[in-house]
Amino acid sequence: MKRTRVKICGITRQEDAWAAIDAGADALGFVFYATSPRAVTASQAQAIMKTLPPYISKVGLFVNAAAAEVQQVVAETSLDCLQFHGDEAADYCEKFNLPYYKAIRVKPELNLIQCELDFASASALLLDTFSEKAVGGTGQTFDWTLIPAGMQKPVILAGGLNPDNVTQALQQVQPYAVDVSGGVEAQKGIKSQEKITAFMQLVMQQDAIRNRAV
Ligand SMILES: O=C(O)c1ccccc1N[C@@H]1O[C@H](COP(=O)(O)O)[C@@H](O)[C@H]1O
Repeated sequence: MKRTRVKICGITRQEDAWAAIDAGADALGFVFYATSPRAVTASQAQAIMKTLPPYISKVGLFVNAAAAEVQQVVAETSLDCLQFHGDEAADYCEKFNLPYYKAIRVKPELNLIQCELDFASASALLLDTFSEKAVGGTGQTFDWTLIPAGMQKPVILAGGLNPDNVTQALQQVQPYAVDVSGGVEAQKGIKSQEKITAFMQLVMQQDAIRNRAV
């Protein structure tokens, strides 16, 4: 029985965290990147994290942060995992004694098999949309045919997912997990309970169809 894991990213409010958990999400993402409209401080994030039940993974998202900043956030929160969304190298990502996902912003000339080798220590590769304008949270999908068959690491599919396209994404890519932020928002930084629920139901529906077929 296969199940697609779901991370709801860009959590800024306790009620949004709980909407995600109640709908069945596996992981919550907290953005520690000051210029993002979803940015939280360590103390804001920890105030939410300490209310969460067990078995929900708390992921901290960083973009080209100083190592000392990451260390401070790790010390002040109960993060389970780190997501590096900038140009970080593997030896930097490995410094923090926590599992990490490396976000790769996909463009045609990129060799994703080489990325797996470059980030051999990563728990997963998170594939997001490349944009000249923003490092993430673009709300735009990328060409999923650029993902090669036979990737060895778990693939977390991100970039512009929403209730209108997640079914097609799952059918086409069959990723280990999906990661969504803007596609389940009512406005930037504020999640929509209805969109989260719709997104989760579609993922579960697709899993049920896939499991019936095998
Ligand atoms: O959400 C942000 O503002 C953000 C800023 C900088 C780097 C990453 C960011 N978000 C992450 O980008 C992907 C895709 O987001 P979306 O679903 O397209 O809105 C996801 O991992 C976000 O958490």
